[in-house]
Amino acid sequence: MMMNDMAQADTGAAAGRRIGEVILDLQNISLRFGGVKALTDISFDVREHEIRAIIGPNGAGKSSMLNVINGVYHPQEGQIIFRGEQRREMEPYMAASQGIARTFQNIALFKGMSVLDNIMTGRHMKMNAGLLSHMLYFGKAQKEEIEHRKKVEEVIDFLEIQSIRKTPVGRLPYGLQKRVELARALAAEPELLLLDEPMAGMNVEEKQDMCRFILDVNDQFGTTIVLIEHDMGVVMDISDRVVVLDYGKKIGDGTPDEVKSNPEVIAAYLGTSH
Ligand SMILES: Nc1ncnc2c1ncn2[C@@H]1O[C@H](COP(=O)(O)OP(=O)(O)OP(=O)(O)O)[C@@H](O)[C@H]1O
Repeated sequence: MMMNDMAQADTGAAAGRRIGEVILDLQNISLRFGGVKALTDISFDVREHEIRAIIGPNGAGKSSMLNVINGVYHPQEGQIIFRGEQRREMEPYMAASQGIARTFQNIALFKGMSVLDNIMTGRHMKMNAGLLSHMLYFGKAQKEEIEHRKKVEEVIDFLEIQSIRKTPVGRLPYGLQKRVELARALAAEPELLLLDEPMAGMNVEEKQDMCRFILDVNDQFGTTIVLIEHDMGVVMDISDRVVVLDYGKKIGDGTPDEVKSNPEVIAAYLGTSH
């Protein structure tokens, strides 16, 4: 759903949550860094509109998996099929232009820039007018800039951050910085949103807010979400399906209930103090 459909988001909510076809299919992915096997023969898929979690102990390969999906890492083996197209050698800019956005484990924002300007950077892939036109701010660039600003303001309203739109990001508390990072990813109007530990370091209230926003994004825009999260309560609450990694291997895959009762998962992960 496009951002300008936000006004009709309520009516589209039911459609947004209807889980559809497989849009991302990861087949037999193996990734090595020298002698370190980060991922070994991992296969799983992601269906349109679903919330898919990747869990596992530290070093299990979760972030590497996200980096494979958005083209930062190139696996030595395996295939990635996104919307029916094979894309093994995909680069990050290609992922972005094909509708994949992500947030990072450690916030990656421009701390000295305002919230608004940071979110504007999320529109970068959608800007058509040349840089010179933008610098000189005339004609096509001016029209485009107004359109981008409109989308960004819609995201700001949606994530309820109107009151901090002019504040430099570095001055905000951690939980709000995470929300701004989500806003920047949403500004790109992604079809597939990759969230790397969106709730890490947050207090209970901030976590509840972030959960609500993730569910709202999924519900109202129909955005497919793949997320890494350590908080088991959150994962089991908001995910449709969960894939479990351990030492770079897949040891579980299914609904939260299936995963919770999988003995291998309990032994490797849920039984630890993680
Ligand atoms: N760029 C890299 N160069 C070398 N080794 C790497 C690189 N990225 C990841 N690894 C290694 O791959 C393995 C998986 O790491 P990864 O960060 O994907 O795990 P993770 O499950 O996300 O861990 P965490 O929960 O601690 O973030 C680890 O052994 C890690 O040291």
